[in-house]
Amino acid sequence: MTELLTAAQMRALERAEIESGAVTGLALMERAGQGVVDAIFAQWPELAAPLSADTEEGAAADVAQSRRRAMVLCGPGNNGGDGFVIARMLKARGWAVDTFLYGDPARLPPDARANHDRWAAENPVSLLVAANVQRAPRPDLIVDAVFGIGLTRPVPPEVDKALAAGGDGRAANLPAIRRVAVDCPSGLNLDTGMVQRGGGPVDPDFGRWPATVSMADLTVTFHSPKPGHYLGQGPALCGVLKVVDIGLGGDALERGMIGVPPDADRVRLVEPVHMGRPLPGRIWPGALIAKARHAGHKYDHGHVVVFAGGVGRGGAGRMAARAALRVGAGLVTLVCPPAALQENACRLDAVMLRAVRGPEHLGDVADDRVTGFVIGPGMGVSERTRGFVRSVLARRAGDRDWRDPVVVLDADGLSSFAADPKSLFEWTHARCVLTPHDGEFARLFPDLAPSRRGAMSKIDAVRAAADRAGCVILLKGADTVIARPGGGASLHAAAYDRAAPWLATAGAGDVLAGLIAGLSASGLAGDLFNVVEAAAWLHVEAARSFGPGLIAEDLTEELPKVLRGIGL
Ligand SMILES: NC(=O)C1=CN([C@@H]2O[C@H](COP(=O)(O)OP(=O)(O)OC[C@H]3O[C@@H](n4cnc5c(N)ncnc54)[C@H](OP(=O)(O)O)[C@@H]3O)[C@@H](O)[C@H]2O)[C@@H](O)CC1
Ligand SMILES: Nc1ncnc2c1ncn2[C@@H]1O[C@H](COP(=O)(O)OP(=O)(O)O)[C@@H](O)[C@H]1O
Ligand SMILES: [K+]
Repeated sequence: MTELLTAAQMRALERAEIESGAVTGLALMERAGQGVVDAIFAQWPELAAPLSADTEEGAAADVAQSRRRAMVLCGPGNNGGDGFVIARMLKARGWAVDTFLYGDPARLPPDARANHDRWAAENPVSLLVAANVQRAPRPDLIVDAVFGIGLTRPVPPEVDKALAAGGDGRAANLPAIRRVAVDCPSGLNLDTGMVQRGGGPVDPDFGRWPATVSMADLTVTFHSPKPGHYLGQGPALCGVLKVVDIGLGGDALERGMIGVPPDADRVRLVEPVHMGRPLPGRIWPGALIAKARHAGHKYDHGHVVVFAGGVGRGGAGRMAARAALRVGAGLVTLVCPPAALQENACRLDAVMLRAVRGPEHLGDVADDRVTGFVIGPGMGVSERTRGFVRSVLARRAGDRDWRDPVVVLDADGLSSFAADPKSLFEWTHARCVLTPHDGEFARLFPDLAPSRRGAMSKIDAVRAAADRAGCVILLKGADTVIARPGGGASLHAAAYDRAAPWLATAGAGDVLAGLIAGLSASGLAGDLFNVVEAAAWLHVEAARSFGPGLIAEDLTEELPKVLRGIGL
């Protein structure tokens, strides 16, 4: 798993390395600039050659022979300092480079100042305003080095306009302009993945984004990715994300911790990667799939009970049940109101079926050997649902907490408590997993919803929610955040080369609830938090494996292929 560092953690790491005498800030800046330049030529090898009329691009540009040209937009901090290093390195490769600076050179921090002065001794630096940018010759490459991890407020309107003035390279009949962002497209907050608004009017052509951030084709960040590269608007704005090593040693402990929950103050990206290298799937997530250990009979792999809705509302429960069974639960029983028994009987074979009248009859259909419940999908918001939730949560194994049945609470099982979330949190315990989408999350934790939490990141919001509920919370989305009480958190990103837009389909969440229960209900299951991470990963793998046209039912049927693919 790759550790994601906040701006403060990145700064602390840099400071510690510099104070230890292992490296100077200037050397780090040089390596950062070099890393960006290397990434540019790796991404666009064609830029290594001069623009010539012999190439398609050159012919379009109507030039006989020309030097490649870059526009480097620099800001008032060290991100701008990286920009001046990049300008110098591109010039050394024969490029024509136009540089622009926002702010007063005399107020640049020392390392940035040194690189500015070195560049400015031989080259002009223009003020970063739209008019100057527009007047400059059309470049092959725009380097956005205005703001990085030091962004503290919305981008000022004049910088906004200047960032947009460079053109997006998509104009017809003109050669492409590639945009590379240093650390991040300026304006993106790397802790939250949000664009800090207030910098200018919303441009209708940009849809839900204000015209404050120019999307990058390539974003190059240093040492470790940051949460904002994966959260919220980050993936849509960053283009391709490249992480370059700048020789900051740092604490590799978290990266080594495969199979244990994250430390309280750390966040990790859920992926089969160990110390920066790909990890064979049979080690992760394979080690968290109990049946892969070739041991046990069906009762060792748990009995999951899934609640279904009434007549005509059973699909969600059936999909969750089938997912739980496919991913490895030994037995799965669907329980439904008596009126829906016939409908469900027509649709189920391997999944067992029982009718239950009300919460007081739960004991008739679920004995003490039930190790997992899924409750909520399709059930409807009602006192009946609340009653079932309470009776399921009351099932405890005395003082042996680790033997409490796992309870996956989703959909209406959550929304039924919107009027009084506290009455739910009195019952939730450490073996519960709440799997809300944004709307359900806002109903249970209104003060932590995006509209109310201000500058707090989605990660910190889910951490606070997990503390309040005393259980694991998985907040869904392309940026799924998982947190447990005490601060441990991870981020599962269906982004970049793991994008899974086809998952935005009705019922996909029901399948996820079933996967979590099916993996965690086994008597041989590992730590609950780790199992939830694995379920989130398998869910997206199934979507990616199936691809376009996916509907929720396909996820479960694709699972055997995914499990085989990871070497089980
Ligand atoms: N840390 C590392 O390990 C390494 C870091 N490196 C590089 O350094 C970058 C971080 O540098 P950084 O800390 O100087 O922050 P940066 O993003 O340049 O911005 C700070 C400046 O912007 C200003 N400012 C902020 N918001 C503003 C706004 N809306 N509108 C106007 N002004 C605003 C802010 O002003 P202030 O808030 O202080 O008034 C301050 O002057 C990092 O992203 C990476 O590229 C690499 O060289 C190698 C290793
Ligand atoms: N654009 C997307 N990219 C990746 N995953 C997504 C995307 N949109 C939704 N998902 C995932 O699909 C599932 C949808 O669940 P949910 O909103 O509960 O839908 P439903 O209630 O219809 O099952 C979640 O696991 C969520 O993370
Ligand atoms: K930047």
